[in-house]
Amino acid sequence: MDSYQINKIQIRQLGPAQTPSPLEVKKYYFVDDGEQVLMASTVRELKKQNDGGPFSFEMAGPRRNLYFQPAATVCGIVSCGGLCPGMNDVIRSLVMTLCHGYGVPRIIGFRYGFWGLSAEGTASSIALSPETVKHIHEDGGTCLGSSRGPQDVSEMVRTLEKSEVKILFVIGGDGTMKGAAAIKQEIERRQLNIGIVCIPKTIDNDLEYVTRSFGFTTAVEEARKAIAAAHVEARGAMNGIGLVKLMGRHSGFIAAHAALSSGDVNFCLVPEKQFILEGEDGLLRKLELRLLKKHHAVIVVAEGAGQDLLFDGDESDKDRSGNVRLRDIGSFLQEKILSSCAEKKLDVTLKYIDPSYIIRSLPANALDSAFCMVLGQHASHAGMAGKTGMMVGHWNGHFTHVPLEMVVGRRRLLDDETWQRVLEVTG
Ligand SMILES: Nc1ncnc2c1ncn2[C@@H]1O[C@H](COP(=O)(O)OP(=O)(O)O)[C@@H](O)[C@H]1O
Ligand SMILES: O=P(O)(O)OC[C@H]1O[C@](O)(COP(=O)(O)O)[C@@H](O)[C@@H]1O
Ligand SMILES: [Mg+2]
Repeated sequence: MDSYQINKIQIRQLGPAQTPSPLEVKKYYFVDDGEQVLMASTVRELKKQNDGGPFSFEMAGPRRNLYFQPAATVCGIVSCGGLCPGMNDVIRSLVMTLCHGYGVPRIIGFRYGFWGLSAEGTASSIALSPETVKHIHEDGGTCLGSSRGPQDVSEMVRTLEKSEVKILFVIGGDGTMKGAAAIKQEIERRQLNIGIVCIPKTIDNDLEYVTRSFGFTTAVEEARKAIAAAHVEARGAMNGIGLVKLMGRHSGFIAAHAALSSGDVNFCLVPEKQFILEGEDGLLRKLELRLLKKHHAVIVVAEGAGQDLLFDGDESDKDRSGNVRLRDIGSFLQEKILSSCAEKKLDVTLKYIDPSYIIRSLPANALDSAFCMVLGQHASHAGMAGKTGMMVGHWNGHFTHVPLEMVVGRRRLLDDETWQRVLEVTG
């Protein structure tokens, strides 16, 4: 393979891995650091990587030799940001793999996101064991709790040091990855031997190098139910309109995939694709034409869509993590549609459904649960091997190790191919 000059994306290692893994060889297949997963999956992508490429990721999996001695390793787990189906599955998988597989004696669960690592929050941390986590995957959310908002990075590292944590597993989205990268930098600055291993959590599916993030299929499944309800309501009235708002701050994956899986959506609005309201090509006119022809319509809107129509340029309204608070596109559309139809003397019935938090707080479905289980296993293997400053990714059908630098500050957006399919299915 080396003759093809594959550029391996390097993952940082705390030190040489010299402790033989206690995992049973019969049960596990071991993966060498040299095993690589290609970044490109098509010839077109391969060609795009011409300058210096092709690139490849380190493949995830149990290593024959470990950096940490399991019996002397304390691990920590923290979950941050918005909730997502499957967080408990990931926590459970980490605990089961670390305890049963490696024999790690102590796992600390830090409560309510990065706050749990602050001087104030650390007192509330809990001990995690197979016994305490065995049923958590039956519930939505995270048994550790989560939070938004900044914490002092050096204080968080001091907590890790004081609690003798050797590997911190961080479950979170784009904001969390920035936080984890900052913690890793501080660890390096202080020349400590603490590993930081992240597991990507995002209901929006907007993290790079994760084909499909956990909880996403659960969210789409539930979103489809909301769309089905909107469709029934729309068909149940003359000129009925079903309007469904779904999560998706910057990326419209949930809206697009829910529309694709439903087949009943006539208008799908996502943050990546600008749309206009007024004029012959505007949404209002297109909706009117649809109602005149079919007498019902279903609209799905991602929360981040059409912000340019609402936004007054004031970016000061932010949540505690610094994410700009979006304006409510659902209510805005409802109002605009009703007033435009009234003006045109078109008698309509509009039902607005916003299932956002219902979708996010569910337990994971079977597919997501299984996915979470593997993410937790691979994160445990990477951590014990001494990998740090990385996230477990999923790319080209394989689980991978991705350096945090490749994820931080980037965002995965809806691809043209998916969008094309949405246009086809919505007509
Ligand atoms: N540059 C950063 N340095 C330190 N912490 C950060 C940074 N960016 C985000 N965080 C923290 O990461 C946590 C999660 O971020 P947030 O944006 O709320 O959720 P998500 O990880 O789901 O995107 C928050 O506590 C936030 O303050
Ligand atoms: O109301 P909250 O909890 O702040 O979260 C709302 C946001 O959280 C999300 O569900 C997920 O965002 P994060 O990945 O940043 O946690 C977004 O879709 C939504 O905009
Ligand atoms: Mg985020």
